[in-house]
Amino acid sequence: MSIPSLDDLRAIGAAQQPTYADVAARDAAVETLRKMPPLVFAGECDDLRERLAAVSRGEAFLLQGGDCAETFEGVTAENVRNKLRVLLSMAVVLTYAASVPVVKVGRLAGQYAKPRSSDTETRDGVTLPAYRGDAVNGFDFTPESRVHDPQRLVDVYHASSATLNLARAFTTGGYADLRQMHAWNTDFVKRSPVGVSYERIGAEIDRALAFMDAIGVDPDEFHSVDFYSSHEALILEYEHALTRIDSRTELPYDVSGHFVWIGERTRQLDGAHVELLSHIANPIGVKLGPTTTPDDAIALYEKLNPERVPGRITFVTRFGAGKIRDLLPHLVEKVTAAGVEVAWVCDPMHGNTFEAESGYKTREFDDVVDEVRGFFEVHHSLGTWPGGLHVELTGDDVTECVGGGAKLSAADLSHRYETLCDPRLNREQSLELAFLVAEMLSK
Ligand SMILES: O=C[C@H](O)[C@H](O)COP(=O)(O)O
Ligand SMILES: C=C(OP(=O)(O)O)C(=O)O
Repeated sequence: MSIPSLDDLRAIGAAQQPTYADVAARDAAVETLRKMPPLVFAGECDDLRERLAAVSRGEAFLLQGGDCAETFEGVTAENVRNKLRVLLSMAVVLTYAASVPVVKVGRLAGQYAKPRSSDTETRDGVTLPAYRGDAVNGFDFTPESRVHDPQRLVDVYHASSATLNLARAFTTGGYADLRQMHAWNTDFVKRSPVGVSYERIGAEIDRALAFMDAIGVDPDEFHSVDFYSSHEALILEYEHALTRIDSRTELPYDVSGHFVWIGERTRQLDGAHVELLSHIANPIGVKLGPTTTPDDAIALYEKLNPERVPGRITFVTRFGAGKIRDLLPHLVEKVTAAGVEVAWVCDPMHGNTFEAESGYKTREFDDVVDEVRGFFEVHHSLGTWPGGLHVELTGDDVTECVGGGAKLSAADLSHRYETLCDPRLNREQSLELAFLVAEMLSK
């Protein structure tokens, strides 16, 4: 299978792309990237696709989470460990409380480019290009920093490589061992009600592990976890340069991440993003907002997966708590009736963003939970499988979303608001969400 050239894709037209003034520098960055080794292996992408096929069949649950926008500065051992820690803790809660295998995917090691509502940002009468993620420009509000710089694409590769290296070490080198689950959250269990629930599950797991040990199950079974990377495939230059032909299958894979998705703003059926991703063999996601018609979704599926490969397509719905119960049933019903089998996943973040009076972009924890509840209700009533959760979260104790057990208020937002784009759930809110979802799953 051949893939279209970058020029072909540009000619098709792509939304949300950087504008590089220096075309020679852009082409040089692409050439540099083309020579780089793969960040992930095609066989790993195949493994994930098979796991997502199990999600589509209702045999597993997807947990996908991480930063809204990763930053180069955030590539530290502590930061990556904290994100993994919260994802692993959530996965343990979901697996144990709901007895369902959980497929673990980070929004990590590549989530550096952001689609924006506006091309510009104005502060105190000064208008500059909007921040589009570290892949494109800098966050500082100066003309120099906001220039779209293609060298940043090469920096994304190195940052992703370092992050993946850490993630692989943490998930296979002992840190993720189930017997360590108490150690992941010792600081936290003492000061939070959700921490106490976590410890209770931990004690039950200890008993189960002791039992398995007694009957001779190999303890190494619990030593590591399978963990995958994902990001929005937004910048054509980057994704195209990292698309390679796999020597085993002779098929193109985007080796920038195991799973890549097409965003709500770039899912045009005749657009360059859908065209490029229709040629790669990775499992892919498509974000679907409240204006998506069943015909749109079915046409996207047909174009992206004409051979109907199981596990290839994940539909991530992000309707908002107020709309999901009205709009999702029609979509799921028609798509299912068309014989299309996908993993249905809920992103309860992107339809629930609002601006607090102080100007901070935020989300209400109760709205996030309500959208997930609506997602489960709709799937239960249709007899389809609520296949997963896609969340923006961080392992740190930030104050970006309001509500949750600690009852963060709008006044608290300024204490530790660190995201460069959209607000994320903090560690406590993430774990709280995992307990609530586990309850929904186990019903
Ligand atoms: O994360 C998603 C988008 O990039 C984000 O919601 C866009 O935010 P904006 O409306 O502030 O541009
Ligand atoms: C931009 C994003 O979401 P959406 O495409 O759903 O708006 C995102 O998940 O970062």
